[in-house]
Amino acid sequence: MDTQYIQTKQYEEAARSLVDAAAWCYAESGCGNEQTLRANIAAFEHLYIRPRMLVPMDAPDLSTTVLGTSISLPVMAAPVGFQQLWHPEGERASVQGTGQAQTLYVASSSATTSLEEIAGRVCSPLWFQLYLFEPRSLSAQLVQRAQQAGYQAIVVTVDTPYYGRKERFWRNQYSLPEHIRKANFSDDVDPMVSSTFDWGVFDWLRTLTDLPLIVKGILTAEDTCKAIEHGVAAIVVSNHGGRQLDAALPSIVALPEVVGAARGEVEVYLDGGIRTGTDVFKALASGARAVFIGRSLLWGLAVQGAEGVNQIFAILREELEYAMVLSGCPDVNCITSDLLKECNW
Ligand SMILES: Cc1cc2nc3c(=O)[nH]c(=O)nc-3n(C[C@H](O)[C@H](O)[C@H](O)COP(=O)(O)O)c2cc1C
Ligand SMILES: CCCCC(=O)C(=O)O
Repeated sequence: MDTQYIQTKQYEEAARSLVDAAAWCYAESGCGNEQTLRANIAAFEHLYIRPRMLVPMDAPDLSTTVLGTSISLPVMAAPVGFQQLWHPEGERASVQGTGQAQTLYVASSSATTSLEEIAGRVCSPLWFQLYLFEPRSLSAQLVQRAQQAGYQAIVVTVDTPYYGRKERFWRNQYSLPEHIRKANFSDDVDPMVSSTFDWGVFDWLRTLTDLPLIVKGILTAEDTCKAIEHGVAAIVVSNHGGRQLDAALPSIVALPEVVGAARGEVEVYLDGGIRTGTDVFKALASGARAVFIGRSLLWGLAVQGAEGVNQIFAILREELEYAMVLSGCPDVNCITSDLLKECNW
């Protein structure tokens, strides 16, 4: 398809008609009554930009670094499982499109392509997302394989002691097709997430790898302090796209508290509800160093494979560039909290 869309939501509309109903419902669903799913997006609507005029610049500089790695814009690919549901090329296409956009890809533990194959395709920096499985040896093996394959950090998802109740998906009595399988595991292994871990898991992981450990799924100042005590390199403020605890805080609402508690000691990123370049702007103004996209990446993948993923990043890049020029920000470091105002109406 050569159609070029100019907003991510146009990709959403196009993807809806292309993707199998079960896969669509699985991706779009939140958990429970989907309060958090809706609020992740709605909360951005309460934030407005206080733009500054007559700040001279050429084209603004959108590039930044995450843990020292350069990315061409402050938007990265979130870990998303089962990507062959949206495109036959699955993760192979999404990592390629992310590389074309010159940004970073996080490979999911639950990918339909093995972590080694993803790494073999890569033209972008790569992090590996780890679920905390029982038996622990399953997680340990993944960490060692990821290090061996050249991944640059481990993103530990801590908001999933159980998989969330995706009730919309369940109510529709959908199930995922048989051929969709977790390629990091052999067919006779069905890895289960575990609710028995405590913060000591980071000390254990540290004995397995020298790679930076990033914690994904933090929403409070208290857990920010715990994470820093246990030596994490960075924090992802996330409620898993509204798919774990329903009624959990919207990510953009939780972000300032985490940034405050982190006191500049570790980098803080955000995911959840990013659909436009102004959403990225608002997250950066609230203290995030960069953001991740989950569902919007899948829409690009479903519509145009690797090129669609590249296009999603291109749309966000252009929208962010406009927001920066129109608010007087020559580079991403200029996007500060004084440029934001909350209006609760
Ligand atoms: C279909 C789907 C699968 C996901 N799989 C994973 C996963 O394997 N590991 C993980 O840590 N997060 C997973 N997530 C959560 C994303 O990493 C991210 O937190 C979320 O999608 C961000 O919200 P957004 O979709 O509004 O951008 C998944 C999300 C979706 C929609
Ligand atoms: C069993 C894989 C779970 C993927 C996931 O994290 C999600 O669906 O939100």
